[in-house]
Amino acid sequence: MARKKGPAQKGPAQTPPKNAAAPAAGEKTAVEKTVPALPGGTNVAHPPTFTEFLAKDVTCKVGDNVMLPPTTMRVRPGENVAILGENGAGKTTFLRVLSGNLEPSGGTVTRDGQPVDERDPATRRIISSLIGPIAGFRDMTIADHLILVDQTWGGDRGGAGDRIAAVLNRLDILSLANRYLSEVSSGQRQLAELAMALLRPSALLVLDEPEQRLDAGRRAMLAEVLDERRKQGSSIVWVCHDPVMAESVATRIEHFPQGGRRVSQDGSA
Ligand SMILES: Nc1ncnc2c1ncn2[C@@H]1O[C@H](COP(=O)(O)OP(=O)(O)OP(=O)(O)O)[C@@H](O)[C@H]1O
Repeated sequence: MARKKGPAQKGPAQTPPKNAAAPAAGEKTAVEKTVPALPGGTNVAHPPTFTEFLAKDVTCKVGDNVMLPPTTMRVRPGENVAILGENGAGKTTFLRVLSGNLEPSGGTVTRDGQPVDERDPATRRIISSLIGPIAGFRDMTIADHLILVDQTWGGDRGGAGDRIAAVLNRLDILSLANRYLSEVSSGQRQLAELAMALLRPSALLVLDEPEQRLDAGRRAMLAEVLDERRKQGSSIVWVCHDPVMAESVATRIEHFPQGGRRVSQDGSA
């Protein structure tokens, strides 16, 4: 199909036309006028915060197939909520609904009374999620991906190297920084994707089975990292198939039974 002709095909958007007047001090450049404001940054004066996420009676159906039976859960700052349950119980579907990636068939998800939608910059500023594998770029190294994430989320250029080295070092994959995603093992790739989710600022981490493909030692390391993150002020909601790991680090465990209505154990919903 022929692509519509437009300004984007005429050359790099950053190149101002010859003789174009430079923007006056304080005036937005052409790119800044076109590209929406970044959702957040590591160098913002006020880090992202929230008072509560509330998923109320959320359900998902496709035809007669119930992907998620009515579920209610409240998440507050500083909580680490681990969700356990059998295959097919709707755990991943719930994470997608909670993070505004999937619209529920019924019920609501709100953050401090506002609807949660991942396309909304206010939501993107608060939630960092890793639900399913990321596609990635074939010709970009792990470090390149991390630079992209860091700069997209407003990190200052000068500090990017240190931030990226720190997260890679914490996950014990600094030596893989210059590898391509296709050149690492499945467990190493899991850690690289976790690095991307951890690098950007957020107040709520939403992770689907982050322990998958990790050996026992690296699961223990991940538990420590999640605990550090919570102590730094972030909440975490994650699905886990390792009850021992969940017990070791979660402040609350939610069991998703097959079928049946679920109400958060915190009793407040
Ligand atoms: N796109 C889809 N269309 C229809 N049904 C789906 C779809 N995706 C998932 N399901 C169904 O929804 C239900 C919940 O799936 P979900 O992936 O949320 O389960 P889960 O608890 O995360 O399972 P697991 O532990 O195996 O990852 C399952 O019965 C699944 O077959």
